[in-house]
Amino acid sequence: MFNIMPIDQQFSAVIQQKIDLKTKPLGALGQLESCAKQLTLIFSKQLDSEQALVAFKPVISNPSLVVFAGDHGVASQGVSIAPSSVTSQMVANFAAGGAAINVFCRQLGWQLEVVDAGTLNTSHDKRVHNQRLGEITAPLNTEMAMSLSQVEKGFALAKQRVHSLYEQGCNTIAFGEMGIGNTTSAAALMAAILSLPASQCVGKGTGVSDEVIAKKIKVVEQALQLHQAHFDDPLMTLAALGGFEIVQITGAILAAAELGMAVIVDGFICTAAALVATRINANARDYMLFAHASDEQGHKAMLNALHATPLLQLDLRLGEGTGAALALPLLQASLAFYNDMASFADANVEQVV
Ligand SMILES: Cc1cc2ncn([C@H]3O[C@H](COP(=O)(O)O)[C@@H](O)[C@H]3O)c2cc1C
Ligand SMILES: O=C(O)c1cccnc1
Repeated sequence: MFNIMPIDQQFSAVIQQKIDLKTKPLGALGQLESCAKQLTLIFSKQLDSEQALVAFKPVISNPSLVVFAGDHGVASQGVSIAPSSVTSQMVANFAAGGAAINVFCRQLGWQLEVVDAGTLNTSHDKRVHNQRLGEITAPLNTEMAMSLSQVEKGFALAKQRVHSLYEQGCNTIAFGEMGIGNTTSAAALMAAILSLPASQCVGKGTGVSDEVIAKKIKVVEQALQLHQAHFDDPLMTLAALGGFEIVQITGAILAAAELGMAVIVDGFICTAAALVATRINANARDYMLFAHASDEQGHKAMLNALHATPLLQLDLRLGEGTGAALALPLLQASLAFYNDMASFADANVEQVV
């Protein structure tokens, strides 16, 4: 379904040498070094000689962040601090430019798009892309959240969105989400895919009480019991436990990886989508950079399962793509040092490697 090339590691040693010859102790730029290396490998895929690579100056162009919104039937089980109506209200807030993600995107230079992936109130705002798969998913603890054909339709729509940004010159893409109840859906996906107990995957989401956490765990346990026959098939797992926005983020990650874009992964919910994406096509992992460690219980275990070291630890637990947005200056700094920092030879500094 997705033709994703693994990143060609043939130039990895050349890139590492260029980093190691910069005027600094070996490895002293820490995670910025691995970040520069991964971005350079992603962006140099058309180059076919070592000389071309040495001269190559990778840059992030037209960074774009797409927020997908979807409503979750499981919210009716009382697993969030907010009612489902807040999802559509936040879509209007995104369109009007007033949410946290709008502020960070404006400040940091991301182009922001808003997608209604399926919410209770259809947005008629021209600034919102209509990619609706329905009004709300079915409660995942009693039914399949959606059908397989809704998952497939979501993938197709997400792919179109990513292709349109790619055609505008975007090489770096991030995703955000809005959907009351979606930490329950993401926790269920995590538990199903990593074969972990619900209690290790469920967290406080919007900030629910300990009683509500206990209820969330029960709901996820019911869902795992009900749908377990599907868990060897990632698409069916998405249909059983996902949300309209999570499905489209999964499809968008795969489409972006297929195009060779860098994919910046946000917090708990987006990482659950990234985890599903790797189960559909393992090569997608090569294109992912992980922005931050969320405060949501369970995020660390998911990051570990993906062998991911996040760039930031800010105790964020908002979603919307906020953590991904905040990582952009670090990604840009990593390429700035890679492209512009003097080597020992350039600066006549005694080599200390
Ligand atoms: C006003 C408001 C704005 C938000 N922006 C993101 N979320 C975040 O909270 C939700 C997930 O948490 P839970 O599973 O506990 O419902 C998602 O919508 C997520 O994006 C918000 C939540 C609220 C209430
Ligand atoms: O980490 C996240 O993405 C997150 C955590 C809590 C609530 N919403 C999103």
